[in-house]
Parts: sequence; C-alpha cells; structure tokens
Amino acid sequence: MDSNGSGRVIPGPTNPMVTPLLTDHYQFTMAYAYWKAGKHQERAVFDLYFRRSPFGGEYTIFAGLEECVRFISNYKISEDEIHFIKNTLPASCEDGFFDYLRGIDCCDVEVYAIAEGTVVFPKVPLMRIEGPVAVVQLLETPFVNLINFASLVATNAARHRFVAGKSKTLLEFGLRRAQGPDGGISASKYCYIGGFDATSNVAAGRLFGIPLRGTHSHAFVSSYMGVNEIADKSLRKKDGSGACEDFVVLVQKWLNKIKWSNSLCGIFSDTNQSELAAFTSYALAFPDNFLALVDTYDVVRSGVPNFCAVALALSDLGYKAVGIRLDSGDLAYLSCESRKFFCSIEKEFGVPDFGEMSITASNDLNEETLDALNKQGHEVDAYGIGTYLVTCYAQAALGVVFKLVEINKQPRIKLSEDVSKVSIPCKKRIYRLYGKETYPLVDIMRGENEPPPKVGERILCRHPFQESKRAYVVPQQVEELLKCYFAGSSDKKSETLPPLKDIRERCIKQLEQMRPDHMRRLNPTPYKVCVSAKLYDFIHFLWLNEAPVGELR
Ligand SMILES: Nc1ncnc2c1ncn2[C@@H]1O[C@H](COP(=O)(O)OP(=O)(O)OP(=O)(O)O)[C@@H](O)[C@H]1O
Ligand SMILES: O=P(O)(O)OC[C@H]1O[C@H](OP(=O)(O)OP(=O)(O)O)[C@H](O)[C@@H]1O
Ligand SMILES: O=C(O)c1cccnc1
Ligand SMILES: [Mg+2]
Repeated sequence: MDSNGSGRVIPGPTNPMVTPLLTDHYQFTMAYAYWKAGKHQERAVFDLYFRRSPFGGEYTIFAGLEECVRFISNYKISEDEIHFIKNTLPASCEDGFFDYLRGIDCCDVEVYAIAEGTVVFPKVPLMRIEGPVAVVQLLETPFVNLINFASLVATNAARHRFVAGKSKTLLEFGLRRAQGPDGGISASKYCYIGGFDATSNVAAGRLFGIPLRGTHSHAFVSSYMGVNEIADKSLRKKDGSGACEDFVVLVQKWLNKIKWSNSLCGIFSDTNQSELAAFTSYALAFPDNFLALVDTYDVVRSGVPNFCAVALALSDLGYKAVGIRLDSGDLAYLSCESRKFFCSIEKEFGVPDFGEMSITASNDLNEETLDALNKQGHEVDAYGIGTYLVTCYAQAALGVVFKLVEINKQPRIKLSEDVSKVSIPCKKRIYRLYGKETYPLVDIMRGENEPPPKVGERILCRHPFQESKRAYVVPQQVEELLKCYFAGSSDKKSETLPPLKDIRERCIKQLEQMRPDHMRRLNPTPYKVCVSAKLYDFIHFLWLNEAPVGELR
C-alpha cells in the first residue's frame, strides 16, 4: 500500500503478478540506453489511446484505470527483481544503472485520465502519462495490458446489455471458459462495469463486492435416481406455523393435480422421477430461492411440469419459487411454452403471480443470438452468458497504443504510410462538446495552452488529417475529459478512485446519453473526434518538417 501524493492510501494491483517485471524486455534495454546517454530524466509525455472501436461498433468503454493507479502508487523494483534484470542484460551494462533502477518510484510521474466507465472514441487519449522518459517507458506495457482487455470486455458487456435491453437481468457465467484466472477475474469485474448485474465467480464477488448469482447444473439433476435418496423430507412453513412432514408426498400430489387439470391435461404424461427428486431436494435446501434447470431430459414434458409441482408445493407452505433455467434447444420457443404453462397454472389454481415466474436462458449466447431471440419474440427474463462474453470471441484485442507526444517540451510525431496510424503530437487537453439536445457532439483535442472552448461560442472543429472535413460547433456544455489521477509527489490535486458501483453507474448513464445512431449494431454513425484549428496547423507543420522529401529519378 502507498499513497499517490494525495495522502490517500492506495492498495496494490488486484493481481499480484502485476509487478515492474510485467513489462517487455525492450523497455529495460531502452531504459539502459536512455540512462547511458544521460537522457533518462528527460521529461516525456505519452498518450495512451486506441485506433478503432471493437466489435464493428463506434464506441468503447474505458476501463482499467484503477489498476494502473494502484500499480504506479506502489511501484518499486525489488532487489530480487533487479538481480533478475541484471542477468537478462549484457554483462557490459554498468552497475550504476542498477542503482538507478533501485531508486525508481513514480514520484516524478503524473497521470491524467478520462474517468473509468466513460464512453470513449478512437484517437482520443484515454490517459496522458508524464514523467522521466525511462520510467514512463517501463510503464508502457503494463498500462496497455491493464487497459486493453478491461476496456474490450467492458465494451462487450455493454453491447450485450444494449441488445438484451434494460429490463433483463444479465448474469456473467464465464469463469470456466475465460482465458486463465486473470481473464476470469478481470472479465467478471469489467462485465459488471459494462452493465451486467451479477457474476457466478465467487472470487470476484469477494474481491469487488459484485453480486453473486447462480442456479445449478445438469450434474445435480442427473446425480439423483429417485426420491428415496432424500433423507429429510420435512419442510417448515415459511411463517413458522408448523411443518410439512413429507414434502415429497405434497409434490407428488401437485404433480397429479397438474397432470389432470383442465388446461394442462394431455401436455405431458409421466415426468422423469429422478429429475423430480433433484428438484424436490433442491427446494428442501433452498425453499426461498428455488430455481430449477429444466432441460436435462425434456423441457415441456418433464422439466417444467416437475418444476411447477415443486413450486406449487412450496407455495402451499408460504414460499415463492424463483423460476427456471433453459440451457439448450430453441430458447425462444421453449421460453414461450414455459410461460404459457406458468400462466395456465396461475389461472387454474389461482396462485397469484405464478405466470411471472422468472425464466433464465443460457447456452452459447452472444449478441447475435440475443438479437435473434428479440426478433422471434421470447419470454426470457434473465440471460446467463459465458464463453462469448468473457473471451471476447468476436474480437480478441482492442489495439491500445502508447505513443510519445512530447519530450523536453518538444512535440513529437510518429509518421506512417497509413494515415490512421500517424500520432497526434503535443501535450493536449480534451473536451467533450454537448449540443442542444444534450447529446455529446464531438470530442476536440487542443494544445495544452489553448484556452478552453466556451459555452455558446462557435468553435472550428477539424478532422486531424483530412483537410476538407471541418465543422463549426456551438457547444451548450463543455466537459474537460482528462483529469489528474496520479500526481506523484507534486502538490497537484488528484481525483479519488471511485467505488466499482459508481463506475458502473457512470458507464450506464454515459451509454444512455449517446445519440442512438452511434450505438446501433448495423452501420453505426462514427462519433466525431477532431482537433482545434491551431493544433491541426501544428500537426501538419510538424509532419512536413519530419517527413523526408522523396526524389524521383
Ligand atoms: N430461438 C433461437 N434463435 C437463435 N438461436 C438460438 C435460439 N435458441 C437457441 N439458440 C442458440 O442456438 C445454439 C444451439 O446450440 P446447439 O446446436 O449446441 O444446440 P443445443 O440446444 O445446445 O443442443 P444440445 O441439446 O445438444 O445441448 C446456441 O448457440 C443457442 O444460444
Ligand atoms: O454457454 P456459455 O455462454 O459459455 O455459458 C455458460 C455455460 O456453462 C454451463 O454449461 P457448460 O457449457 O459447462 O456445459 P454444457 O455446454 O454441456 O451445458 C452453463 O450451463 C452454460 O451453458
Ligand atoms: O449458476 C449457473 O447456472 C452457472 C454458472 C456457471 C456456468 N454456468 C451456469
Ligand atoms: Mg455449453
């Protein structure tokens, strides 16, 4: 634990593998070369950004900032680590360098960032990292690593939420399929930020206070052979006014009633009795939270009737069952059939709200299957989503980069044949300009010393690289995006790290205020990211200055 200059104590990174060695070898070789040249203390400014939003979309959720701040707040290279680094470098490397590494902390580093959970766009610096060039260089790889997957998976979660709709419960079930333990823990944390309601991941529940939810598996159902395996068949009434001595008999009674009821007669005959035993047993263990996986044998002919028999028996004793989970087959059709069954029971037996029993669906769900279910019509209330969500199956990486934009107060540019890869030089300030209808209109980057845009004042916004693309904007609201999150030992004020719940709320609010055409799944409109006229001129001046002139022969 350490403080970031603000006097607040900041714990280390969640994952203890996040150490100064969690970087690329070349960061240490460059650090040595900087040191050898006497250049290591030169003040550098790097921007961290990405070039394209993922999943064919036009927005991204910025996530991972807290872990970066935790990392640098506690940055210290241990003796063991220095010993290891020394062995990885040529023997000719001078000892003075290792003394230098020994003394490194991040007290000369400052980090400016957009708030975690904000909707962000390509080319805009999500973080600006200032400090001695050798130190900031060492931070490149861990920072990019901590932001890349966090932002990717939070965006994936937000996209799943967008298709599922606000009213649905979204459960993250991905731990078993995630890319290793950190993939699993990170996915649970950042899917929550992106708008999921709960996770099945117990460790994530403990670490981050994310609500835990779950049902049961097919193994639980198929492990039962019959009701005689249930040792204690008694169940106390919910209000404490007595008990049912044989809950199994009560369930059987209800199953018979359903079977011969007017509206359900003929829909099913004999249900699977081992499944009934499993449901009965689960209800005895959790009478207040009874939710059954109904697709082990046959949803309509066995799972749903068995579930209803147990739920009605519970109802006799004052308990309210939660619902069912469907994990195979046509989820649209089966959810509608199950709903019809529940509604018939409500009508036939006069059990209030039985028709509103919750239906959870799972099984290889993703944006496309959720969209297909919506188009077909369905009765699903909650989705359990694993593999496609946590592995970010539709796109493996976000492509976050970390580029030098200034050293010793000299702006720097990285040129490329591919214009989209040319970096935007200078230490910049970023503003989000809002229009009349309260939507964000554009993000504009301006040189650090340019005055901020003013509400009601016309501003020329220019595409950073295409001369003909320009627009005037008269903002109704101006929001400065980069705030100081780590001030090192300077006396600058830094932002406090908000709790996870607040980050999630911010994210949900941010998504709601975006113009709908930026958010749609098919051919969304790109959000405009621009530069001030002054910065535009400077970029192109520097470009011409740095690019050699070709010669044709
Ligand atoms: N109504 C639907 N429309 C579109 N996709 C659906 C619908 N219902 C389910 N799906 C999806 O179709 C796929 C079905 O998976 P699969 O072919 O493995 O069948 P299954 O139902 O799991 O079969 P099994 O009984 O062998 O487990 C899943 O990805 C599921 O999310
Ligand atoms: O389908 P996902 O989106 O990854 O969500 C999680 C899945 O994990 C569980 O079963 P598991 O996949 O382990 O076994 P199954 O495929 O045989 O049901 C669960 O029943 C879900 O189907
Ligand atoms: O609780 C569940 O139903 C669950 C948890 C993880 C994976 N699949 C399902
Ligand atoms: Mg599966």
